[in-house]
Amino acid sequence: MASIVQFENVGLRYGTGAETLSDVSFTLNTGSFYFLTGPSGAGKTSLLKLLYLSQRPSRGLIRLFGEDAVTMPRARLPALRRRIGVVFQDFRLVPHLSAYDNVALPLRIGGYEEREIETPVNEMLAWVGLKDRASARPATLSGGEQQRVAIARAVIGRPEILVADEPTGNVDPDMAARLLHLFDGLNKLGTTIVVATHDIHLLSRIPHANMMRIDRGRLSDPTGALRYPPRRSEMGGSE
Ligand SMILES: Nc1ncnc2c1ncn2[C@@H]1O[C@H](COP(=O)(O)OP(=O)(O)OP(=O)(O)O)[C@@H](O)[C@H]1O
Repeated sequence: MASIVQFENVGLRYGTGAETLSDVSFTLNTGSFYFLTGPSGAGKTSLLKLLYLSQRPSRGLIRLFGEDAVTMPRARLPALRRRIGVVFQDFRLVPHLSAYDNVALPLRIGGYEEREIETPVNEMLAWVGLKDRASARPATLSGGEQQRVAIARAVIGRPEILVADEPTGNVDPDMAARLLHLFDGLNKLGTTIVVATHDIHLLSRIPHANMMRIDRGRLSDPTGALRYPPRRSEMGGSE
């Protein structure tokens, strides 16, 4: 199976303190589903930030879509970022836009015509249970409703990679199951999914998911699924 993301001996240090991430090495296979777990403060969000290119590592190699994301000129980063859907832990909805317009944003940026946008946006809002809240601004939505808008916005453009940071932290168990089902559907269409979560109940809902666990900035690899470098058989050769 081809790899879509490779980290090799990645370290991240904020300022002059100790490293927040150390010697992080893993490979994500195209089209696979990954859960990232670990205690609060372990470095999950930091690792995801490196993955969606909002943070550069202090050391190590990161390859994304086959390209070296560390030495790449900054001007190239936005094009790469557009291939990644992100559900931020703090949602980051555009405050002056309605739920509908927040969800439509990636399609508008992608150059789609309004007539091509309306049906998928309405369908996506209905899927996350917000059909009746399409015209509401984020400030008038509950935390769980904002989270669902953020998820709809992240998945609407069918990104190649979906990165979600605690995407079910503000919703009830039924909605969490529904949202995970949405991620699973997207995964079946080929999107590589990475979900950071504290919620161990989510893990059993995607039996084919790979587990990544991070503790005090170091990745442990309980399943052996994240070897770096990948086996030759995973790169199309034989062992
Ligand atoms: N911008 C920053 N500047 C300095 N330190 C930071 C910054 N962002 C995160 N940290 C520190 O890095 C460590 C890891 O934080 P991170 O948010 O990645 O953990 P996490 O596993 O996502 O935690 P949680 O589950 O609570 O969201 C923490 O000690 C945090 O204080």
